[in-house]
Amino acid sequence: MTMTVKIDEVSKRYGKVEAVKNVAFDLNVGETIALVGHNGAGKTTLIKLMLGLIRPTDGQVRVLGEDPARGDFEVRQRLGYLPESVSFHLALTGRETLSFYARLKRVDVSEADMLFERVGLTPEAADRPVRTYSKGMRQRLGLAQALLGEPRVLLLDEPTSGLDPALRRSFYDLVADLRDRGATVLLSSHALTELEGRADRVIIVNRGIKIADGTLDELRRIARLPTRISIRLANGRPVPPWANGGSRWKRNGQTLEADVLPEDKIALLHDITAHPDELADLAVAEPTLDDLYAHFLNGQGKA
Ligand SMILES: Nc1ncnc2c1ncn2[C@@H]1O[C@H](COP(=O)(O)OP(=O)(O)OP(=O)(O)O)[C@@H](O)[C@H]1O
Repeated sequence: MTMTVKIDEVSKRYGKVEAVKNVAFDLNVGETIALVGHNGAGKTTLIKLMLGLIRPTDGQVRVLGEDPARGDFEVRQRLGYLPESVSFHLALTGRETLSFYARLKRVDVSEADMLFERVGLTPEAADRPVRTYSKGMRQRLGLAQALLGEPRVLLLDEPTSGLDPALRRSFYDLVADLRDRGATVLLSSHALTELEGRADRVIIVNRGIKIADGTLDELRRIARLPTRISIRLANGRPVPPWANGGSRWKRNGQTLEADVLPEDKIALLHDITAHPDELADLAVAEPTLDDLYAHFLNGQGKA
């Protein structure tokens, strides 16, 4: 893997507040990373450090091999950023806004035109003043601005807030496309459910400290949270022997539920599926990102 961002034992203090404490991680080419944590956990501070807007109190930040705080144009040009609250000049049209940013990034203005299509803003919308835009349209314009110059590293702060479900889906399609083209995409978000299956890796921060870092599968292995297996018996079937006697199964209406540890899961599924005629339905629910987040935040595990 080729590294694009290196956070090397970084701390950042604002006066007495230690916003980031000894955090270390690398981000790689073609990786989508979710950066999650409560309000005030240090996510925006980490993003500002990667953007070079602030300098670390201790440690080193490298983006595309350079110190982003030095402000090298080549690095800034390959770095895209969507802030949490996008705010544009309301009197300018979308097209004028994007042309302005294209000039700042020294990107061909014709690329800006193509980006409208990519983020789903019609030519008619592009020629209207931003004042007339809905929150979702402003967010799309913000994303188009972040995509100028085909960035190698994209930092997106709460990118889907204000987007309806259809727009969220098309936004994540866009992120997948960027990742396939080799971009590193960092999503800072509270929307844990929608990040499942969309982020390759999750970094959890709490009070400035990194408390977990890995793929969902890796975090599940470390957390050893149980998988919930639910079955519904076929009409008139008695409770089968493998579900009898053990305290593992709980009845929930017509459904029997068991929480099993990772090492017992396959054996139990084997028992259950050995007699398919006994079953009307079977569901297996792995711990969600919400469950893992709560687990690591409760200090029960460290990754
Ligand atoms: N410029 C600043 N001066 C002083 N304290 C700051 C400054 N910026 C952030 N902080 C403090 O640093 C800590 C981390 O803040 P940060 O904005 O990085 O958190 P966050 O995870 O992005 O939160 P949110 O999800 O609310 O955006 C908080 O305690 C915050 O109050």
